[in-house]
Amino acid sequence: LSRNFYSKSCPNVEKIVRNAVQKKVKQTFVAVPATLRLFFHDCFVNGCDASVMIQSTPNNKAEKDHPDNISLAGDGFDVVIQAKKALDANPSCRNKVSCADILTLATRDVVVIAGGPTYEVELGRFDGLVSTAASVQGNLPGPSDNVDKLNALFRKNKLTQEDMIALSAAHTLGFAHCGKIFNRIYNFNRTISVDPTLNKLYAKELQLACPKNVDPRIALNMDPVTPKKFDNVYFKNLQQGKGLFTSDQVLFTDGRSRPTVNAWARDSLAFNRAFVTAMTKLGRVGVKTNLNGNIRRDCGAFN
Ligand code: HEM
Ligand SMILES: [Ca+2]
Ligand SMILES: [Ca+2]
Repeated sequence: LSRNFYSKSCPNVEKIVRNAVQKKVKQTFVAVPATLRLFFHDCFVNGCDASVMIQSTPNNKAEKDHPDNISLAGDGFDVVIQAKKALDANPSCRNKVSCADILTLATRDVVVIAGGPTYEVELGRFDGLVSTAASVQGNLPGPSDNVDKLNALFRKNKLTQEDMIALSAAHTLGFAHCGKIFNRIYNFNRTISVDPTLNKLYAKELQLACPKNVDPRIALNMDPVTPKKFDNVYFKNLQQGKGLFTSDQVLFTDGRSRPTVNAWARDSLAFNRAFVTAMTKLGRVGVKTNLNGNIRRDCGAFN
């Protein structure tokens, strides 16, 4: 990977992608969290190779149709499709930039649009040649995971506990569905109904927003305070028992990760630095070359 991978073939790649991303976000802010999550789900399954973008065919059930990916919002995919379209309109860039790199650039751009830190993006990923729903199983974290489980999954991708905590702060933006938290607010275990690590008032608000028989597809802000701003309020929320998922709240409950949560709740610059480091490392996971990848003409289908 290098920062100037396309300096000869498509020197304006960064500007073209950024313009397309800005245009899409103006139409719908949902594109911001959707793109960020799409990048994570891509990198953790078969590396950052746009395997998550492949559409299923009659012969192949692709990654995006695994249950863990079903809730990926369409606007994230559309960000990449629109940026690719803009690149293809430029004769020198046409079919030169990988979908994996477009997604990586677009992710940086949406973080910046939401008020997060900017950073240089390494480029030169090739697009993967395989995408199966089966390969998703067990590779993405679940909302009920504890710190041991989260650390194990991130370690598999050469990411540290600090990286895991910094990346979890992506939940400073975006939505989740009521179905994902019913257990925390109604049937925590045999003897108590509400997760005791949940802030009492926040638990009440969640019960109001997600009544028992509500459609599990109803959406909630993951950061109840600044849902549209990329900031360290995520960590301040955890200190107050306002982490939406168990996997968020355990970062404060568990003594191994709590010092980091407290440090980043206090110091947003330190958090921003850690986030940039972690995103850069995430972008290096399982990168393909011209030997095991190619440049897709259509991000949703193999050439
Ligand atoms: C640490 C373990 C993680 C777990 C257990 C987890 C789980 C989830 C779940 C269950 C949702 C809600 C899905 C829904 O109900 O529709 C969600 C949303 C989201 N996740 Fe994560 N996630 C994790 C880490 C990450 C990371 C590392 C990133 C990105 C760097 C990320 C970015 C997002 C974003 C932005 C959303 C909101 C999506 C939207 O509004 O469309 N998550 N996550
Ligand atoms: Ca992938
Ligand atoms: Ca926020």
